[in-house]
Amino acid sequence: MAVQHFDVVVLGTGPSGGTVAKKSAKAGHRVAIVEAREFGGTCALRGCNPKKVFTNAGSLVNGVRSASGKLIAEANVEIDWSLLQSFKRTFTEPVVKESEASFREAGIATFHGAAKFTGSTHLEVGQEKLTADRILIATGAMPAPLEFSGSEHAILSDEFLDLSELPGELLFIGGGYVSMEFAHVVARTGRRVIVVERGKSVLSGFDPDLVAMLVEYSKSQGLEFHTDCEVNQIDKLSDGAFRVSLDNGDVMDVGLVVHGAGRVPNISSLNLGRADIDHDRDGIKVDKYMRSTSNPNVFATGDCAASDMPRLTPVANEEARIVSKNLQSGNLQAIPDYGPVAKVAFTTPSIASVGLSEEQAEKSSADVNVRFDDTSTWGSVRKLGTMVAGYKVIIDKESDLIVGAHLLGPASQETINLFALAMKHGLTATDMKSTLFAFPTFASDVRRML
Ligand SMILES: Cc1cc2nc3c(=O)[nH]c(=O)nc-3n(C[C@H](O)[C@H](O)[C@H](O)COP(=O)(O)OP(=O)(O)OC[C@H]3O[C@@H](n4cnc5c(N)ncnc54)[C@H](O)[C@@H]3O)c2cc1C
Ligand SMILES: NC(=O)c1ccc[n+]([C@@H]2O[C@H](COP(=O)([O-])OP(=O)(O)OC[C@H]3O[C@@H](n4cnc5c(N)ncnc54)[C@H](O)[C@@H]3O)[C@@H](O)[C@H]2O)c1
Repeated sequence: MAVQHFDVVVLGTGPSGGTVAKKSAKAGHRVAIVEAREFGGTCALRGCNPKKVFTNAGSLVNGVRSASGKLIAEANVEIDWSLLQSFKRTFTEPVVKESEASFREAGIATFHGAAKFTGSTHLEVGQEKLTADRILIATGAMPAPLEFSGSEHAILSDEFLDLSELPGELLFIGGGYVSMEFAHVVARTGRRVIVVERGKSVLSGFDPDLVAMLVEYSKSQGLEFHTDCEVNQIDKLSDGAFRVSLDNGDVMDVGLVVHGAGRVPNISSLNLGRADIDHDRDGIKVDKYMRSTSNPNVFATGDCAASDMPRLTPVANEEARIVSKNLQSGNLQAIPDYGPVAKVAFTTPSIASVGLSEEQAEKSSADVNVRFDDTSTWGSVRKLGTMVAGYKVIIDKESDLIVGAHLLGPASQETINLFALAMKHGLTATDMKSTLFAFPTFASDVRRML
């Protein structure tokens, strides 16, 4: 088959690959995009968006239960899992149908299959052979391989999001974002939910004091935690259930085991050695322009790039914006302007964070003021019924700048963005405190936190 040449070939149709392909085509480049699975990427099809439909259901049910007998008459609401699945598909199915068509309409050639390098600017996709002046690797991340016996019995987050029904007991391996978000929804269906985390606590990227409050609340909602231990074996039983053995000797029989033990860059099958592309376990090594440190014709963005940033959609978007600029201008000028990246785990309620942790702030030379409180008795929270809530804000005493903000509770997934805005643009704590936020809102609570 003849070799097809392009100005730019993009591997992966997630938030970063899709953006670069479309911006490059708009700039007049001859572009191809390759996708190993359905067109659309992780965030839209198997991540953020479908996940949020599920966590919204958990949050709604929890809201009604918390308000029952206070704001509304005693109410009995429940999650209908198959209804939820159907509703979720109204978000994912149009993406599968429309994504490839939108690339073609933009004049982009589309290829199906897992791309592999055969030379520094040469690729193979099945039987097709492609070459390009520039190649963007935007192949995302995949669940980290699990090394213990029977690990193949654990389902992945993709499969969890497609389950048509739930068994009576579920065990999640790992206590990070994936497990905690899913576990919180499942707990609101009344199932037994077990989280096994090898670290001292779950959600290690968030403030430990707020995590401790969330864990206590989670227990009251039916979650069971086993920390400081790992799963070391899964056996399938004759009745279809799974026997899970932990390294501390505990054994549990459950209907389903879910892998939430981390994700790694999805680069192992790209044949990177053939193209002299340096990489390690953190991903493809890139310089500040998001270009490979060893192959000047190759760029990488998003979850597969070793940019030392959290693997989140806004980060992938920012890196795509930069690579698009660098490809269009023909010389390398643009570098990412990440600013403080806000992170949210969509548990119920959510927990959020931006900037330095208390530990990082204390290790830095700055003299800081740490303000921490339980806000479950504040009017905004109490007006919802009952809910766990709290905050920790870290302020540099000399400059009055906010260097870290950590929130737990209703609307924390929204309120954290006010802190991200203030921190990125150098607003001081006094600036924020003097802003007349509408009342009564969760944003107006920020003034009391400072
Ligand atoms: C369950 C879950 C929930 C998440 N929730 C959130 C959230 O709430 N907020 C948030 O910010 N982030 C969230 N994330 C993370 C977010 O989805 C990623 O950070 C984001 O999708 C990364 O974008 P990307 O462009 O780097 O890659 P991806 O979106 O992963 O896209 C990469 C694409 O490349 C394709 N591909 C892989 N190998 C090849 C190959 N060899 N050839 C061709 N194509 C290939 C893949 O099939 C995939 O479609 C979540 C992730 C998961 C798994
Ligand atoms: N709301 C969001 O923004 C969101 C949601 C889901 C996923 N994500 C992205 O996807 C990535 C992957 O999510 P994740 O939850 O799989 O990973 P994670 O890195 O957030 O958490 C994995 C957890 O599993 C634990 N672990 C690892 N191996 C273990 C083992 N063998 N036994 C017990 N515990 C083990 C780790 O200590 C860690 O706490 C996230 O880091 C994030 O980038 C983001």
